[in-house]
Amino acid sequence: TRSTRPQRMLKAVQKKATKGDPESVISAIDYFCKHSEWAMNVGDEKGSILDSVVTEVNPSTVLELGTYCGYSTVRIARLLSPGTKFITLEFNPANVTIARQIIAYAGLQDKVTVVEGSSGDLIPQMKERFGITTFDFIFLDHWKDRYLPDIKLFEECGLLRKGSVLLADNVICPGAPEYLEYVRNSPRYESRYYPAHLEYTKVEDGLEKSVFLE
Ligand SMILES: Oc1cc(-c2ccc(F)cc2)cc2cccnc12
Ligand SMILES: [Mg+2]
Repeated sequence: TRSTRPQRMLKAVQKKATKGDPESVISAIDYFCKHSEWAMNVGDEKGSILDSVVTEVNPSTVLELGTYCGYSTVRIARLLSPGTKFITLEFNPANVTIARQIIAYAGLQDKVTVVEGSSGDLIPQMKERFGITTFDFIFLDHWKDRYLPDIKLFEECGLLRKGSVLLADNVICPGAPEYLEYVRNSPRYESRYYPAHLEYTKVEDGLEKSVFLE
């Protein structure tokens, strides 16, 4: 039967990238998406903004919502200090399988735990299952209708501390209007928009960075 796009992306990484070299894995995926098949990775333009925010925050605990094939997981993990606790959640088991192989190809398998399941189910389990008290940095890149319920879940579960940084992809395209309205109007967050484009296209998109103030 026909292969899937994530499977073809993994093959491209194994063919083009150097084992143990995260930069070459990132480049191989970007090349695949620009010259072979578009895929919903955060991409190089928004990825550079992600890099700069991760570097600025220098987090000790990180959560990513929406692993997909592990492109942003590799971008984040390659920048983390030793001993950082990094968890990424993915609900699609086929994506989990591909992401684990791409992360391992980059040599970053010891830096991150890929957990299969839905964010709504897993967020309340973070403390008991992974010994997390609060997250310093959260990257939201899953289904857009989950952004708002999940940020409320973070608050309810006491997973945010003063200064916790949330960075959300796709706030323009596909769009997360309710989430934007919430973080931009809530007195509990300081929000800033980073304009960019939908990965590998000229379509307008951007990232929203929100700092928890409580
Ligand atoms: O970066 C993303 C982009 C899109 C997307 C799909 C089709 C389009 F025509 C435009 C945008 C979906 C995502 C779903 C989850 C996480 N990220 C996404
Ligand atoms: Mg995205």
